[in-house]
Amino acid sequence: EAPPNRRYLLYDCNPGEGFNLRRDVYLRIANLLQSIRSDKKCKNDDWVLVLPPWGRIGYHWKERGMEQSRIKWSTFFDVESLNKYIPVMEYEDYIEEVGEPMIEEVWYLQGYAEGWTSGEWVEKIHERPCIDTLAYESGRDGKFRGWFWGYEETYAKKFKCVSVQGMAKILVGPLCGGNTTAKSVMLDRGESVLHDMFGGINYWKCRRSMVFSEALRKEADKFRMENLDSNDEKDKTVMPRDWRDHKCTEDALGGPYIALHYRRKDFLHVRKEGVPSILRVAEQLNQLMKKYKVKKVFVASDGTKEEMEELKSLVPGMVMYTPTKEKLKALKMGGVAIIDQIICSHAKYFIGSKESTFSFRIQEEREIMCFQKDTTFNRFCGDAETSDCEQPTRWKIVWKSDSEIWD
Ligand SMILES: C[C@@H]1O[C@H](OP(=O)(O)OP(=O)(O)OC[C@H]2O[C@@H](n3cnc4c(=O)[nH]c(N)nc43)[C@H](O)[C@@H]2O)[C@@H](O)[C@H](O)[C@@H]1O
Repeated sequence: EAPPNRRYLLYDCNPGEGFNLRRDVYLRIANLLQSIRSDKKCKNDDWVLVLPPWGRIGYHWKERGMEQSRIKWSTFFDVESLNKYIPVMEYEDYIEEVGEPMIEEVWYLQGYAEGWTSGEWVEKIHERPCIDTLAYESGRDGKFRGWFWGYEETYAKKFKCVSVQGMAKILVGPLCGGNTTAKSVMLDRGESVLHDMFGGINYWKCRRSMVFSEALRKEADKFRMENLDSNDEKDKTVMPRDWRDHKCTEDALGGPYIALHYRRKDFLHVRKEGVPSILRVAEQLNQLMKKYKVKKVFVASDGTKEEMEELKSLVPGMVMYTPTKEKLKALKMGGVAIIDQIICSHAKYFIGSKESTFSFRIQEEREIMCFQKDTTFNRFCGDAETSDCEQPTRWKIVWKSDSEIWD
């Protein structure tokens, strides 16, 4: 039974956004919910965030014969840990609580048709006519239908387009004041709003709450133990059950291997200059293995089987996580991606791919686990770049805000 003052915030992203950018959008919307809950105007409402089921992610998750929609967050994340930051619930629990697959209002976030007129960036938000072709259509019954994560019965009662330019917080006023009394509001194109404070205290608190599901952590740990002689005690990466109890008291050591996230596929075209050739990668991996005195290198990649075989022939110590067909079906693409990320994040030394959100999430994971920055913010240079090419930005973890000193 829901309390009578319960209100629900739902959201979704542009279908083209990949898995790891979506994880970033979660932080923005979760912190919006946090702001709503602490706003005086909303003090009588009990807002919760409804987690948008995973699936149909860009073209990345279109594996034949695999069910990849209506995936619960608990498949990938520990929902109890998320709940320690803000109240969240799965979409199916929402339907059950509300009693029907219905969302009162959908706000489709968009930019301004006229662009930036003043030439100056100002924060603003207005209800406006829709710019794009409508992603939602109303039938004769007056119900709006569109993509609701593969839940075909779901409909919305109202639909509107909202032009917005600003941080997520800009939505607090409209959601929690005069503009709507709807009990459930879904923000589509959630990626349209920016972080209130990228890399600030709430960014990191929320990020730390995104603990992976126990099943995935266990699977990754088993692989580390069996193939890489790595475990949390030895590696100094033991994490408390409750992420709120975690602090960095000493540096993490990591397992006796180095790890590489080698993004290929579309990056070979869209980020061409930043992707080193297999030959270059092999050379540098062999050097790094000597430098760090390890015999193994773990490689996570979306490259083809042939590409990885070629790399392996040049780097005999290379290890990959390759689940059987059966296992892949159970873990899904997202589960395998996370296992790859967990293994990469526990390495003694990590090298990522230029401008890949997949690599960024690994770097954050390592920040959370207290690795030295030099072991985390690295990438290989593309063949045509100079060997002192720009390295990834060091987004350092923040543990306390200034105001918290007074708490
Ligand atoms: C150019 C842009 O790049 C963005 O990618 P980028 O930030 O790397 O990172 P993601 O948004 O995670 O998208 C990459 C997808 O490719 C797969 N993938 C990539 N690397 C690996 C890996 O090492 N292991 C496993 N298991 N899977 C991997 C995975 O399914 C992931 O969801 C895309 O999200 C955008 O759609 C666009 O393509």
